[in-house]
Amino acid sequence: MYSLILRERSGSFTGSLWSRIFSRNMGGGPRTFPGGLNKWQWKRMHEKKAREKENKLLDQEKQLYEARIRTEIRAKMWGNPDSGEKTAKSKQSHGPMSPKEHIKTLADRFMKAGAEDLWNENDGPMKESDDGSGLSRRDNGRSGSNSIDSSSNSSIDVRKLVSGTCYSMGNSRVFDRSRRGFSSMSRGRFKRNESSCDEGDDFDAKKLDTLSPFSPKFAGTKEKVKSSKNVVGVIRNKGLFGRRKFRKNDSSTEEDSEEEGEEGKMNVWLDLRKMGSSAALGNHDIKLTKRVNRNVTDEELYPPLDINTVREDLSKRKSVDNVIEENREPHDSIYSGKRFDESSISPLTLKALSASGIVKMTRVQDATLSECLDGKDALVKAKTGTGKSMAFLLPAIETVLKAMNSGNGVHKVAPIFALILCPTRELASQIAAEGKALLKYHDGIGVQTLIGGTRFKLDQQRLESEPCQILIATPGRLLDHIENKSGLTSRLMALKLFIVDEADLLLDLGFRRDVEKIIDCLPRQRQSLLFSATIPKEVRRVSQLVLKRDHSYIDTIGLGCVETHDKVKQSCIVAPHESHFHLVPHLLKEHINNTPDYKIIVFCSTGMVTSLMYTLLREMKLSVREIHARKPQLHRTRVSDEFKESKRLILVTSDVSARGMNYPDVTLVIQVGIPSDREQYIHRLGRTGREGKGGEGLLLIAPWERYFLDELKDLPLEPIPVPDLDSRVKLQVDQSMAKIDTSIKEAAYHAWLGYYNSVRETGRDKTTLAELANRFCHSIGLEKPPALFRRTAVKMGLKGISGIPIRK
Ligand SMILES: Nc1ncnc2c1ncn2[C@@H]1O[C@H](COP(=O)(O)OP(=O)(O)OP(=O)(O)O)[C@@H](O)[C@H]1O
Repeated sequence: MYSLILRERSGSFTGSLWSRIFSRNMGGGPRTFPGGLNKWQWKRMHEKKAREKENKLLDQEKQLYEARIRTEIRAKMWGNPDSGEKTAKSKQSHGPMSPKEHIKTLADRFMKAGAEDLWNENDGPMKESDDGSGLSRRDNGRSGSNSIDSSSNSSIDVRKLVSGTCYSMGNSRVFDRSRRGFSSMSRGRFKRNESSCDEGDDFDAKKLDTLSPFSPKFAGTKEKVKSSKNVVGVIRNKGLFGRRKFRKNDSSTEEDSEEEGEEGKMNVWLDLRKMGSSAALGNHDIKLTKRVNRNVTDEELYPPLDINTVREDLSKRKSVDNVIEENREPHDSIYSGKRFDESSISPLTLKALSASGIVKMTRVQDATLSECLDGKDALVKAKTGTGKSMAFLLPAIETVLKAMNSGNGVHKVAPIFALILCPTRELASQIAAEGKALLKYHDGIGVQTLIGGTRFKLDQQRLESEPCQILIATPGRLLDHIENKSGLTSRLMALKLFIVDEADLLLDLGFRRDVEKIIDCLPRQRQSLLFSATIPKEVRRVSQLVLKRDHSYIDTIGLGCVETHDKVKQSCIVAPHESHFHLVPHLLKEHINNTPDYKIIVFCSTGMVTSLMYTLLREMKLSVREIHARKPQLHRTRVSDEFKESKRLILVTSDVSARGMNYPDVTLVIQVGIPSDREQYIHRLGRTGREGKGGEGLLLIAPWERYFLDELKDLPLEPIPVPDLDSRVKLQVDQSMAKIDTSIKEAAYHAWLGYYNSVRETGRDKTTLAELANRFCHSIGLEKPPALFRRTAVKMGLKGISGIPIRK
């Protein structure tokens, strides 16, 4: 099912007109109203009238809708080409087939998504069965087919009756049409209100079984009728069905009433139709009574159709159904089925999209595009690797096009119309590359990046010499430019759209102050969009820093749904910290042996631990690269690009690669040690299983880090036993570790200590932390822990803690 889209509009409450009128009247206004009513009586009278009017309209809508449902059921039962017998019979006589126009008119008026909104609580509760069919199944054996029982209260969800999958109910068939956007309704509380049908307590099984006079069941045996009783029991609803009795005849069925003879079949069918309608429609059948005048001949009502025309119509409908079915995306697909050319994005962008082979929207793109193009503020949550970057780049491009065409094009300085903020340099470059690809056919529109690790002056020159209507920046470098009065501030005064990617991270304490300073330099009249795969509650609160009060919250994951991908297998190994440097190479080798085109990312807690892990794996002759913040930008960019393109490569990295990085076809993500929080776990894991593909995630933690699993308890994380270490691998690790320079190990020890000291749970008990750090120290081949600078020890609260040596 289309994933849930939750939209909230804060501050969108508007008081009723009446309350506003009366609040205005509170001090003065007339005291009496026509008819001697006081103002409250007057108000209530009008409210009641409005309610009645609304209900009347709703009833009319329902009748139309139900008529449509009836028609569908009739058409389905009549036109089932599978039933040879039916077809044969149908040749003999032209039954009351619904004309195409009738369906079409109703469809045009009422077959639209959201029709379910027309049903209110007065229509009874919506009932879901275990199997989601809306019908609870019972006693298969007895009926010989899927018998359906409504359980105790005998109510049935008519929505499900007309809804898609074909349920076998004896020989009668019930179609589930939910896939076409049909709304459904519970009829549990419907009252019968039809004058043309006899009222009664019981509904004869035969009636359901013989809904079509041409059905083989129509002249079925008693056994068949009996078997269908199970079915009928379901829809027995006191007062809903007439107590008509049917006498079976070889060729026709008769009613107990005077209707007999040649017209028997047709009349019975008409009555059955009405009865069926009654079953389906409750009090709304009043409409049917009015419409089907008994004095009017059936021929007049439903002119007989040539069976070939009917067949043709039905086959056309079927081919349309097939097209819909073919275009439908599977439940777990990241695509929505909607195409970009159905949206209002510019033809040149469409051209660029199709040049990249991109045709269909992903669900997040479908859910956000129109909202974003309408200029609304939005906070958007969607799973990792589902195309969020494109979801905000497309509106950014449209904003630029609009601004350039709007005649505000005369600016003293070259304006920047869209600013995209993201946390890391690699991510900024990646988004810029995607933006450039989308702008392939747009002349004169440029995307540029402002990221750390490059020369400030060069940035300035580039910004001045090349077009830049879309700027993608990391907060630190952008602030540098703003504070150094490089002329950027004035260019930003024309800003129309401000986007924050990985919003939860950028609005978190570490970045928030920078972001606040940046916002201060932006015009207040702008559109803002926040995107992330994780949006914790605190972030929703602080999102008001950036967004307007009436922003939309678009959550394509859905409340209570798992934030990770089903196709990504997640496991966890709990093993003593000392064994981690042995276990990682073992796990890598195992995966490499099983996955010829492997591509693995190993996340370590800090840059220096990353460096140590990388050095070890390199010593072991594995095909490995490293990226972390301590590496020069040129190296980071080169390795990042290389890893994007290649296969059979391991990337050891810190959290600089955790967010947004789109490395295609990563087969395994290993996280060594606990991540900083649940969100970071999800983002790291999200480097695999992108674009709806499969993948594997492994979390390797020490026993004392187990508490963290509580934060992941809603994720499908499976504990797996510690693997038996291959003695050869163990020896190889020991030998390789021995070769590594002590300075790398010491730096890793200090970084490790710093990281776990900053984690609230482990940083609380400094003595235990020192003990654990010492164990880590031994596991990497250091005999004793290297000393800390006094100032650092004081800062970390580790001064005077036993096991923490301080430099003299
Ligand atoms: N409609 C689409 N059709 C095909 N591929 C798409 C579509 N939209 C995006 N992609 C591709 O999907 C990949 C992942 O997209 P992207 O990096 O934007 O995901 P994301 O949701 O931002 O992930 P993260 O949460 O990790 O930042 C990219 O290679 C992108 O080009």
